Amino acid sequence: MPTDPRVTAAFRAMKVLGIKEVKVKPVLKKLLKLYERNWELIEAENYRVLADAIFDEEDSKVEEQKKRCNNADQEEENLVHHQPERPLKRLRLRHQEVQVSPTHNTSNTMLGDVAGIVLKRPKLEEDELPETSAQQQSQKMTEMLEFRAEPYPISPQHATRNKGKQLVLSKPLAPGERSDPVSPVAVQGKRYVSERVSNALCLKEPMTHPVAVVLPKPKVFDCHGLIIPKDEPFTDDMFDGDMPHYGVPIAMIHPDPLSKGELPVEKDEIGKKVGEDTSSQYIETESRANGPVALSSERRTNGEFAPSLQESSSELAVSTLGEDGSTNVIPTLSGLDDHVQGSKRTSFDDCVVSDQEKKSEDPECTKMCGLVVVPQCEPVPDDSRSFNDINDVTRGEERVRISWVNELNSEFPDPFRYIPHSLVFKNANLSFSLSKIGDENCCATCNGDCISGSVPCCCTRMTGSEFVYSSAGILKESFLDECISMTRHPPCLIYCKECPLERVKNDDCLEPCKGHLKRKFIKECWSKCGCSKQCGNRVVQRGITCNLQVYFTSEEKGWGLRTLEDLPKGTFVCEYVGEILTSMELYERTVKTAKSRKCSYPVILDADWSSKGSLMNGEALCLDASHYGNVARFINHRCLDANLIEIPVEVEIPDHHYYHLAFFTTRKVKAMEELTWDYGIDFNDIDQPIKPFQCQCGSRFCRNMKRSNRSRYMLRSS
Ligand SMILES: C[S@@+](CC[C@H](N)C(=O)[O-])C[C@H]1O[C@@H](n2cnc3c(N)ncnc32)[C@H](O)[C@@H]1O
Repeated sequence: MPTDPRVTAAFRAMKVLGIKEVKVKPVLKKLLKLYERNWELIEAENYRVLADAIFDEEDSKVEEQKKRCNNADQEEENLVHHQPERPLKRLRLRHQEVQVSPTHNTSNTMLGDVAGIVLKRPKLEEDELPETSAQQQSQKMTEMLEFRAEPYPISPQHATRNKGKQLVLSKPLAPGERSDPVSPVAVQGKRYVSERVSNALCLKEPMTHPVAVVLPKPKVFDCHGLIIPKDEPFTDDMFDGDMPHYGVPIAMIHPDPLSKGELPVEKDEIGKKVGEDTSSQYIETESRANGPVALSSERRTNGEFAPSLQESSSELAVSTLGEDGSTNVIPTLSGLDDHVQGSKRTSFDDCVVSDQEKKSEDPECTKMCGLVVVPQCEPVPDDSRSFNDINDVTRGEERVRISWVNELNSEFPDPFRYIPHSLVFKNANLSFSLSKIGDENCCATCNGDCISGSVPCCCTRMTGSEFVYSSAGILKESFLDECISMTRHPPCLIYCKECPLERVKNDDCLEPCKGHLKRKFIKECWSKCGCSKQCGNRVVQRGITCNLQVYFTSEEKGWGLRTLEDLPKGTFVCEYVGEILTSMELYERTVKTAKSRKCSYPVILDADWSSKGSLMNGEALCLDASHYGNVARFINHRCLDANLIEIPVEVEIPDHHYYHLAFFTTRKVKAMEELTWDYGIDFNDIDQPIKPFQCQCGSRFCRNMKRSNRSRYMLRSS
């Protein structure tokens, strides 16, 4: 046993991750040498560097093994060349090769350079498997599961072997009925290497962000430190063809002792209880009898995490907990990296909600809050959510379960990480301070439910002193119609003098702005408001309550989203959630991955670029749901007469450089109808962030009609 307590602590931290001392020791030695015994760098973020280095070492071993297999394979091939009657052995070797390379890491050349660790990613041998075979399907599924970063072996009872058949669920569900298709899962009961903490880090640039505020160090419970997305999680070289090589998500939380179902925490206790669910889920039981909330409570019989009616008086908010048991506020993003050791990032709500904090209003401690969200509460082995929830794309992250089906072929959805709240990628600066939210931006003196009050509160200032939601939580028709008409007849466009989207291209000649849709904002009550969380002016922040399903469309659009229940006009469906990037980051990312990806998932938050302050130092913000996103990433485009409209919603940031993009139904939508929105793309513009596609929306207003016979990629000149 080592005597140095720091070594012991490192061993202990790795042990929690399931890594044995014998594996830790050599890597730790290397790192100590590399960092000239600067322990702080190694200890940062709960030994993230160390964990990654170990995992990389493991990967390199896999790689070496694979190389050996390749060599053997090559030899076999030579043999086969001369002895064509023996192809079977070759096939067997191929098969082995697939078996030994379940990890698809993101590469980290720097780490490889400095730590002497080979970091080449085992290449997915997808092409070499027989097309559409059950094996291929199971391999795909395996990758999907790996990407889900399950830290535990999958028990055979949790795994259903896919026989190549697809699940089918086509009948509309009655409200409250649970959509529960049997998903084909093919797993081998092996331990997935994806328990790795984060694989996108750069040893040469450790933690250089300035610390904005000093916060109490979050207490480390028996879960691991939260890993901050420090470096670009997905880079160009991570993609071979269409299939990204997902290793593990940049951010990941390890098993939490409690499941969501065990969260009945009284309001007063928020922030005081240890071990409560710190996932980003904003879980709230509602007491309003007939509001949207009550409706959603009913619907929650869909999901296994629906609180019972008895809980209806309690609010369940999630918080990070400080050493003293008080609620921590997540610092600015830049500061977060330095502060987050051992803590879990949580949702916006978690950042700032505690009454305690409201009272303190200490500028030091009225913390700069960053929109940093880590959604995952990884299941513990006996957690029933483990893998049998594969038919819930949200993986328990939403209040409702959302199944996926493919009635047409044997394709699976591409792997992605489900997050219920957006997550800052890297440079997007979303720091803001509660103390800077003035009275005009919140209704501090309200209490209870604002919309049932006799006088509209000041949160209605942007909407003509009227609440936009009805008492049933539905968008009022007058407001909705106005929003629709602003996008359709003809669209109200605003032009920037110097468009940030053009500036990022860094061309010699700055192209004129192509115009941005002017939109009406909704302002919801929030944390600094005096009203309760059951206030009717809080709809979007409560999350999805509709009964939805991801399905494979028949019109060559890939996957789509449909509703399994009738939705009245003005219903909130979901928010567009993804990684928050700057326009520059998005540009770089889309340029890099333009050719390799079939679908693209970016959205530009340009609703208010005309107003002062909506750009941060000229930088615009965007969302990208390619790798991290919620169910909105499946919503397909429809020209003009889509049944959803996206409306910007101000929740926490008054100056609109960041806002939530919420989808509401534009008309009554029947069960089983596909949900669509107008991406607002110009099919003649080859230079926009979303990759051009041949529109199959079927609308009689389709803007891509003329091109319908041209191939999908003809629009892009390159
Ligand atoms: C945000 S994703 C929507 C989900 C996507 N269909 C999937 O399978 O993941 C956008 C991509 O879907 C496809 N898509 C969306 N709407 C479409 C349409 N009307 N016609 C054809 N393809 C469409 C395009 O490939 C586009 O890049």
